[in-house]
Amino acid sequence: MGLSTAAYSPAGSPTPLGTATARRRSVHQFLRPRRPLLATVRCSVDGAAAVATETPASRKDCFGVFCNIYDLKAEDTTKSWKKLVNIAVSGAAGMISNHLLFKLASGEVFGQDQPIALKLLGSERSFQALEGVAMELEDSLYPLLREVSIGIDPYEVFQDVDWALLIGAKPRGPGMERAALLDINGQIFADQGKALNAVASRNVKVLVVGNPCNTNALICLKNAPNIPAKNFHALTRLDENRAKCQLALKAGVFYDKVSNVTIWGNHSTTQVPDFLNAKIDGRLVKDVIKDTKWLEEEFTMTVQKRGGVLIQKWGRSSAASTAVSIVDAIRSLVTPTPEGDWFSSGVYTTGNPYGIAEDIVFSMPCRSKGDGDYELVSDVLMDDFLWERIKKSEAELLAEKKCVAHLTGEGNAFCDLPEDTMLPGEM
Ligand SMILES: NC(=O)C1=CN([C@@H]2O[C@H](COP(=O)(O)OP(=O)(O)OC[C@H]3O[C@@H](n4cnc5c(N)ncnc54)[C@H](OP(=O)(O)O)[C@@H]3O)[C@@H](O)[C@H]2O)C=CC1
Ligand SMILES: O=C([O-])CC(=O)C(=O)O
Repeated sequence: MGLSTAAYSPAGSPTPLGTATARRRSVHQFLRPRRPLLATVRCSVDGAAAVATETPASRKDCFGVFCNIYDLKAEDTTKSWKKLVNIAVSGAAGMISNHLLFKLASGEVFGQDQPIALKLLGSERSFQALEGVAMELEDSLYPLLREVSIGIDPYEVFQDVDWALLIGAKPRGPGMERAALLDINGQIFADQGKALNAVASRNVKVLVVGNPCNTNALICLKNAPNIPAKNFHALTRLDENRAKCQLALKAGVFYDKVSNVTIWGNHSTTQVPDFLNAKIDGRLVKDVIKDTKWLEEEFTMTVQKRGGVLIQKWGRSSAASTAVSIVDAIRSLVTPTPEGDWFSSGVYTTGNPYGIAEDIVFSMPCRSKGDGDYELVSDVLMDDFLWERIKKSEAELLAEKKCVAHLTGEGNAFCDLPEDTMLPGEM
């Protein structure tokens, strides 16, 4: 029996609940106080006329090759290119971005016929590093990378962006209160939500990576009322990938055989890696891995604590695998989900078919037609084990929401987090 619109009630046994006329790559430096901007030159990849009107003096502010103007009329490869996609990345001088930006520029995320513009958001302290990042992008000679901008003002960097990948956030330091982290990072996402609301594309897709990512995504969407709440995601794809890896390891199969893995809830140790619905080679995991104790205890805890264990070993949080999971998360939205499968994303709960509290950002199973949008999967199994843990993660997110009420426009904040609330890195 499918669980389509009704909430789950615990019961016992599982119930299915342009040709371009010219190309210009530029690095615009968005600083306050603003430097004189370059004369406006737009590249065209969809056949629209492009104008090259730069004065030689303006070129002083460019980064070498990004200032050059190329005539691509004769280049066959660009004739089938799609319209330019504008992608903003915050925390662009950080570790995750250092892996991600090069994947975006290579075409492995949006496709080999998709030119992109990268708009890198940093801060005054990271501005020189941002210039270094732009230099590395320049030296990589990516054909699809048409423009690079760097800046520290989200109202300028987010102008007309189609995607906003919000990575920049302070990680929690030793002795720091959770509430303080929510408060400091929360303010970043309130400010960035307002900026997106003011200047981004009305259909911008926003992926929040900076922790605590679920509640930061909630803050961001609450501050961007003119952008559909459905367009906001919190990254839980890394957790899904970690779960797939553990199941493959236990079953002795390559991880491409593992499908239908949902991470429910918060990107924290209360997250629920769902082995009830997961499949290995098309069969339910429980029919392949008979060791229920391992699934309920070791598997679940390993996935929940994977981030923290990695920090203990490496001394810093996952960066490369996080960038890979961001790629996976975006590709899941811009390519059709394989028949029968789904992917996990932290999305806005209002209207969810499972009975999870409304008005929070909760990781749930999603499917996409590949148009950037998604729908929630309603045909899932639910049992008491899964539901009890989902409720615990829900309680944690409801408590986090109260902590940031002052940032979501819902009155005074009151912070009383459950005891076991923690980020993956703090064990
Ligand atoms: N959801 C997930 O699965 C995962 C999330 N994360 C989270 O992603 C975020 C970024 O990680 P990573 O790239 O490794 O981190 P880094 O420390 O390498 O970079 C983070 C960037 O955040 C920016 N930042 C913004 N505000 C602050 C602040 N108040 N204090 C310090 N830095 C700030 C800084 O850039 P600038 O100065 O330019 O603003 C900094 O370069 C972290 O919050 C981390 O917890 C990490 C792994 C997985
Ligand atoms: O806690 C962190 O900053 C790292 C993190 O989210 C993870 O590895 O899952």
